[in-house]
Amino acid sequence: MTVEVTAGVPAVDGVTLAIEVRGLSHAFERPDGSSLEVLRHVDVSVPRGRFVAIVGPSGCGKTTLLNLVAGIEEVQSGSVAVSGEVPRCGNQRVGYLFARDALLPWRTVLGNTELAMELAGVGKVERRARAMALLEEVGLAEMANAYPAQLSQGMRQRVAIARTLAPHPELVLLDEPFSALDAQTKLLLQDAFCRLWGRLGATVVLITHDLGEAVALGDQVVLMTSRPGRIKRVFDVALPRPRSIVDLPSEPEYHRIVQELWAELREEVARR
Ligand SMILES: Nc1ncnc2c1ncn2[C@@H]1O[C@H](COP(=O)(O)OP(=O)(O)OP(=O)(O)O)[C@@H](O)[C@H]1O
Repeated sequence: MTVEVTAGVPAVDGVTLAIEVRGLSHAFERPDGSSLEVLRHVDVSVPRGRFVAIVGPSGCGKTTLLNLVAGIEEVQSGSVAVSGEVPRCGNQRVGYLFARDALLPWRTVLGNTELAMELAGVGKVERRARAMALLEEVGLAEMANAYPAQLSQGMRQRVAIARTLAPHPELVLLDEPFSALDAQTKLLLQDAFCRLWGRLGATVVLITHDLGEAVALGDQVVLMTSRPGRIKRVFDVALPRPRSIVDLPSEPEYHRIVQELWAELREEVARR
């Protein structure tokens, strides 16, 4: 493996990296003053444009890892680089989406979708056009003037997806964005997200507890150990794209990877 750096952006064997995590360890202080070791010597490289899913037992440090990449949490030990730079909270090139949307209740669907672009300084005409195009994609153009309180949970999450993707981020960090949805809405949104991602070409890191979702969406699935979280294994998902999220479960290769993942994850859950 050759690691080079060109104009500040690292590359491994000629592949440009969006994220490079090296020897990352992290601990939190417990209320009694003792230390809780959450991450231990984590190494992960995510090439630009790749869709990487992260799975692991509850409490193994997945969200902490994402927060360190987003610059929300400060690095204690090891290093994190996003496009070759130290992560910075509020970086407009990075979009972050959580399980529960955080829509502003006093703004309409359109106003919420435009928010991140407004902060990024995108002009009014362009931001309206981009927001409406995305609302169309997620099937909410007719609700553009509604307020969040008038929407279902699935609709709110669709607005949150549109808002996250509207500024065309280079990197999208997703923390269980589909977990609070009913089964059908989940499938529709996964499908819509996949289509949009295919068009935007962003790098995506998705945290999920749903192994099927990880395999259906990801190019790679990173499996973490129980706490303190380390990288146990990286699975390559060689399923062709574009993928139909609904039809994938009938593919033998999909089943093989999900079963292998579960066999290894089960050991970690039992250890916990
Ligand atoms: N700010 C904090 N202060 C103290 N402890 C924290 C803090 N954030 C997280 N933790 C603890 O660190 C551990 C890892 O949390 P984290 O949310 O990263 O795990 P996770 O793998 O995302 O969990 P889950 O799958 O259940 O969402 C947990 O035990 C959690 O209670």
